Amino acid sequence: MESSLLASSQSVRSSFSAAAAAGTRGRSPHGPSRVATLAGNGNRARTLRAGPKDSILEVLAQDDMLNATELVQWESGKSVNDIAASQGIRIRRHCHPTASLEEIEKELGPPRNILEKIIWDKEIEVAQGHAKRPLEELIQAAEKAPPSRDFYGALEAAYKRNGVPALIAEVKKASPSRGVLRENFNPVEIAQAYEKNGAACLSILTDEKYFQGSFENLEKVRTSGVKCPLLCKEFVIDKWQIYNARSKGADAILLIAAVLPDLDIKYFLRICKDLGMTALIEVHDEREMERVLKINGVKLIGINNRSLETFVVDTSNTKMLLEKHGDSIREKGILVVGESGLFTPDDVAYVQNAGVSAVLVGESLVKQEDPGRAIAGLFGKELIH
Ligand SMILES: O=P(O)(O)OC[C@@H](O)[C@@H](O)c1c[nH]c2ccccc12
Repeated sequence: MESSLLASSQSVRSSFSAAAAAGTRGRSPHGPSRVATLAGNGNRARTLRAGPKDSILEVLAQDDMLNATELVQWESGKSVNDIAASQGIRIRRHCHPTASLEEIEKELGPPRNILEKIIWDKEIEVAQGHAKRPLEELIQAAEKAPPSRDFYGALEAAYKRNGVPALIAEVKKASPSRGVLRENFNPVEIAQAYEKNGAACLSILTDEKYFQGSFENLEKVRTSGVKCPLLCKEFVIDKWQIYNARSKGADAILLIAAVLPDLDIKYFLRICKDLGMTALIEVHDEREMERVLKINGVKLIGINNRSLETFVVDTSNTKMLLEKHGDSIREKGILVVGESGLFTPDDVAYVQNAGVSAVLVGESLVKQEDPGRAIAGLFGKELIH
């Protein structure tokens, strides 16, 4: 059943592990011995077969981003959901973007939680996006877009300058957990107010169905004269979305570890590097943190205090994960962003003491009459640019 879903999937074909599963399920084009040779040979990339999947492998292997286990998994033709589950990922993919949600539910049962539901809808949305605007066209558009701004550098500089965590201020109209946060919502006005009051970077929600965001908002903010680097806040499952974000002016993109198997994270990181974008890799628990810390090239990790599966918010999550992993994070020069549920200077101080250098804040700013002025309230002082 699942294999036919996978085989007919257009949207997942451009995600790496999904491409692997869809293309090779059931029968490996290379045998295990070949995998062993590849894994044990410094020049392994060169011995790979030519072809789109293999060229991805080649690039990742050259960057020292592949390990033997991943090659074996890829070669064995496991399904996307099997690979994901083996990494502790609970969110399943339906891989059937032309089906209705009713048909999908017949296969898999109802979505287990809100995040899974969002991802199932996203698979359909991305397939429709592909049909409207082919990837090749978007790649060209992304190449022509004005160069990206240094998201990571802006956070680092702001932290040094202000002595409090750098602010990524979120342009957020609504969320599934809180409903509409601001009725009279003007994304450009909010973005300008954030910038004027010392935000280092901005986060623009682009998901329409659950967050009432849009790519139009992202474009509008980008062309309004705002200079802060912009994070495209999306549920990324396919590289098409990354090129789309860049073509609309995003400088950074969110990658959610609860949704993406390691190989997808690696592949998407590689695309971000090519596009000059920063990837903010979001984790929520121990297992995700451990997975992400094993991936080369990760520079920015966000710890979400909110579970996207249950909506429970707990700022001690940041503290707990940094107590355990702070040393290796510092060793690797990774910058950590504390995300969600921050309302007061005490909240900010708490996550700063835990070890974050930046915070991502939406609700507590956007709900106030003047979201710009709310920044000084959140930090207990004015931020300088
Ligand atoms: O509004 P808050 O609680 O300040 O949270 C902002 C941000 O962390 C949150 O919007 C967020 C974090 N990770 C996400 C992933 C998808 C959608 C939204 C999010």
